Amino acid sequence: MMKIGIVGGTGYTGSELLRLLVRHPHVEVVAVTSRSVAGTGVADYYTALRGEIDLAFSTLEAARLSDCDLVFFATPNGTAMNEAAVLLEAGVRVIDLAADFRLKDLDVWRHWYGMEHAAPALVEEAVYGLPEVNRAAIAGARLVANPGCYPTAVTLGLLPLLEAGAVEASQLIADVKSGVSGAGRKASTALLMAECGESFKTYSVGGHRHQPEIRETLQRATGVEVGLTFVPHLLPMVRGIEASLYAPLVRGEVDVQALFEARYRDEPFVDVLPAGSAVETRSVRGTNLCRLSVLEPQGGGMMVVQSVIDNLVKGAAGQAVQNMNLMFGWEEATGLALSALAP
Ligand SMILES: NC(=O)C1=CN([C@@H]2O[C@H](COP(=O)(O)OP(=O)(O)OC[C@H]3O[C@@H](n4cnc5c(N)ncnc54)[C@H](OP(=O)(O)O)[C@@H]3O)[C@@H](O)[C@H]2O)C=CC1
Ligand SMILES: CC(=O)N[C@@H](CCC(=O)OP(=O)(O)O)C(=O)O
Repeated sequence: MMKIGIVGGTGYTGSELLRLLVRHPHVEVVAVTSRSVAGTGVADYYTALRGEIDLAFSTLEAARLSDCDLVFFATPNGTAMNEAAVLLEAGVRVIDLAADFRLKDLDVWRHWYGMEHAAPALVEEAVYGLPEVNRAAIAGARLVANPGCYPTAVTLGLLPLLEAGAVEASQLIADVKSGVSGAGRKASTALLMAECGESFKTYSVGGHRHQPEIRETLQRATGVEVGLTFVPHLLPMVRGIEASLYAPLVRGEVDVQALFEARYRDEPFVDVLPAGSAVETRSVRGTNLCRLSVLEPQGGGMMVVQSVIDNLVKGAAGQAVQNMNLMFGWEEATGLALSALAP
């Protein structure tokens, strides 16, 4: 059994990692950190895990992370960049669920994250953990930058169109909506039930840090310069992302449905729905799937694709486990055969 550590086990993505890893056949979780509840039993804190794990939260300082084979960071941006080098030197592989190693352009990173990067050399080494784009590189990586939730949904929805040169890459639009768990578990007035429980709003209208992440990923994957308008919204639900993606068609005769089916035929976690189907977040809730629906152009020359994921699974912890499976050479779907949660 490989020994696994989780830094940030009390957050939403950390708890989702625990849900997946306690049933994974090839790993044992040996360390889970928390600053706020160190000393508390993990299964006392999460009663859903009673009988599944016999371990207490420890502080980062007390956790013996160097004894692990792999450590997940499910922590705020700017945390893993201070810890990764020591772990890598000790032979421990690292997957960061935050954004510390996602952007190769450090000036862009500094602008969006508002801090100096503590480990620029590791940014160069890190592999962006989107298996549908970087599978071979992930398999050989010591350090994986797990993608953001919106970037996963948007990139998978736009990639086949750009790879085929079927759309005008400079005029892409991503109209994206997320459940509130996307904002993490920390207390925030804007996320109170009374503030957002019966309302629907846009946010980060001046710009969102996932826009440059998506642009960089699409450009690196296709070699095409991308222009993207990205508008996020907060939905009054807990889990799930729906992305409605718009792109002007440059070649009218292209069979976009066939393009998507061919691109994702061998992908275990991308499901292209039959032509004309509508997607809904409920169909992927609790699963590691991205479901895509290609909508017919309605005469305006605009291609519309819909993409849904569970932000905590394919958008975070599930994708991180998928990456871990690739890094250790295990079957990619190990521990991820999850049914959608009941409504
Ligand atoms: N929520 C989502 O849908 C997604 C989140 N992400 C990213 O994943 C990361 C985790 O997100 P999420 O789980 O939602 O966040 P949460 O706010 O829910 O949890 C953060 C966790 O980190 C711990 N923590 C906070 N500050 C520090 C610190 N300085 N050092 C060590 N541990 C710390 C907290 O525990 P304690 O205070 O007890 O130490 C807690 O366990 C973030 O970077 C987020 O942007 C990525 C994709 C999707
Ligand atoms: C609803 C909501 O607030 N969602 C978060 C996205 C979470 C995420 O994936 O952010 P990272 O890039 O930091 O990992 C947001 O828009 O900030």
